[in-house]
Amino acid sequence: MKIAIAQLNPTIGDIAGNTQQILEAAKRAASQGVRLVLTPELSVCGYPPRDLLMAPSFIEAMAIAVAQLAEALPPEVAVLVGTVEPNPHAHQQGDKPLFNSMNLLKGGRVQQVFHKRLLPTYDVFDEDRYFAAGEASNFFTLDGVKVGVTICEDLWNDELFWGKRSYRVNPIADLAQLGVDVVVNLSASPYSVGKQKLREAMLSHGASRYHQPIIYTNQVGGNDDLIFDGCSVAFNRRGELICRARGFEADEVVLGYDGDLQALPETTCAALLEVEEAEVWQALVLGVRDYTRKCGFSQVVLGLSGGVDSSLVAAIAAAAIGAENVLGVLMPSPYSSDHSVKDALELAQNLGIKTEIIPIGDLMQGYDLALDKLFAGTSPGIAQENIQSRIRGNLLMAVANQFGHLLISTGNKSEMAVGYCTLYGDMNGGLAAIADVPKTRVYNLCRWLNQHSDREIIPENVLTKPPSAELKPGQVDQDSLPPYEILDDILHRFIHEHQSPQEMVGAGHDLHIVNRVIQLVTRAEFKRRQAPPGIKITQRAFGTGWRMPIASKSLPSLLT
Ligand SMILES: Nc1ncnc2c1ncn2[C@@H]1O[C@H](COP(=O)(O)OP(=O)(O)OC[C@H]2O[C@@H]([n+]3cccc(C(=O)O)c3)[C@H](O)[C@@H]2O)[C@@H](O)[C@H]1O
Ligand SMILES: Nc1ncnc2c1ncn2[C@@H]1O[C@H](COP(=O)(O)OP(=O)(O)OP(=O)(O)O)[C@@H](O)[C@H]1O
Ligand SMILES: NC(=O)CC[C@H](N)C(=O)O
Repeated sequence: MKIAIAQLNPTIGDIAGNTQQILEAAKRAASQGVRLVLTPELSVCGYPPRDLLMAPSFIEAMAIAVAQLAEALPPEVAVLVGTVEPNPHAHQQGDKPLFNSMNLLKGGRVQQVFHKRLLPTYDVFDEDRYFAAGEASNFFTLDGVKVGVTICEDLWNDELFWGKRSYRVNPIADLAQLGVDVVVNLSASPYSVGKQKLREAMLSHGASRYHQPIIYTNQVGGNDDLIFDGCSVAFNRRGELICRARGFEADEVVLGYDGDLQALPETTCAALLEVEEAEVWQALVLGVRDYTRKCGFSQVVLGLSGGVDSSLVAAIAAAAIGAENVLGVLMPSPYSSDHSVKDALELAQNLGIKTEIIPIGDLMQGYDLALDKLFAGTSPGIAQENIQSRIRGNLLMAVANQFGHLLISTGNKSEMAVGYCTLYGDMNGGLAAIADVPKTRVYNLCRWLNQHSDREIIPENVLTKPPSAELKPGQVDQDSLPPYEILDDILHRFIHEHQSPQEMVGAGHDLHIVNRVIQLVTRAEFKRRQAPPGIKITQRAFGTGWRMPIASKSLPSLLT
């Protein structure tokens, strides 16, 4: 039996567009003699649909679309599509009204419905908010082959793999007991650095432990802050890799089942990206491209300072939507260095993006004049410095507004963490492209990009000069912050590993610096809450999975 993985890139809520994608993939598969087509979790509405699921009309539209799709499909193929089903037992307040489901479409109708059993409710996932957990083991028989059906998290629960005590539910163990021939896993698993290696180790373990071949079909594409990397894979019952779909783009792979999974002459196996920088680059490019496209923009604008952050973001944007669609605005102030404009122009030329120069000295004087009386007798400081940033942010939004562009902001994770950025200034924008990329990784990405391009993209001077906000003469970041190697290590330990100050001191950090960083991170929560969505590339990003109070009193206990 031939089986096809349809690794699709849905747009959230675009039920008509998404079902059309499924139909086209099924037709292509049918023309190759495929009998079963697999699509990702919630492929009809895209993942995650969030509170769109609360509108009954949305649920109804999905049901109608699924019925129409079933009728339109080539009669010779069976297709598993991801949709939702009403929960008939939801009668009172608190009962979850829906199941996260896979529907088996065949012969013009919905043949069987399968419910997801394990609902992730951690980090960026919030499935308990909408869904009831399915209780039955899911399987169907096609051409005499008994196919077990699992939906994403259903396979992320094997106690041996995770080295934990036995879990209450482990769907693959149940399916193995029922004697299925092959297990399919329909997923919407978001990207983070190195996650594919973990997935493959887990799936290979599951296949060999339960002697079950597994076909894992992942969603691909950027949806707001989340990047789905695709990389769908299949393992035979010995846990050996049979195929891998491409990463970060839509793909289709056909494979065979004949007692076990096997590669056919037409089966493709994409290579895994070995270098983390290559992976992160592709994730960021896909994230910018899909956010821009799916929000209906074709062009973007950003402020170009000649610094490393805006240079990297410009390069990502050019790769994502074409250099001709990227506008860099240079806004020198009297405090800007000569190399600010020179480096920015060189970068723009290397990339082939458009530029405009708007000097802001006169506007700064205008602000000073307007505030002169009110501020009389006070000493000039950060408020005056930030006015430059706010003038730039304002001008950039005016440009975006006038030309229908999307403004991309350039703050990195290190500055977002400690609040080294100006609200309504450089934080302005619709998408924060590198908000989950620590500063040290910003440099690594730039160096990787230069090494892997046929010419220099990021000018060498951008990489070697000391980072500076240039908000007052001679200012450098390291006047206010610890060196980025130290800052990023402390941030990683605090944000990702939840380490205490004592643990960080035990790892060699200075208690004074640790406490200061923790204090800055805690205090900057109000800024992050007002920041544009950032593209998640790490296990713990300041986005939908980061839920911190703003007006809180957690600080003293953290500092003792
Ligand atoms: N909990 C809270 N809830 C709501 N609002 C709160 C708040 N705490 C302070 N605030 C408000 O926020 C203000 C402070 O935030 P904000 O005005 O952003 O400014 P602030 O954090 O004081 O200064 C920005 C910092 O970012 C640095 N920086 C680094 C790199 C680039 C750039 C750049 O702009 O290009 C800037 C700059 O040198 C400075 O150290 C307070 O004055 C207060 O009005
Ligand atoms: N002279 C300028 N012209 C245009 N945009 C600017 C200028 N200075 C700052 N910006 C914008 O504000 C953002 C924050 O700038 P700033 O230089 O203050 O901090 P940074 O974190 O060092 O960023 P970068 O590495 O891009 O310089 C920049 O990335 C850029 O988008
Ligand atoms: N959609 C899901 O169930 C995803 C959960 C899963 N553990 C993951 O990352 O990838």
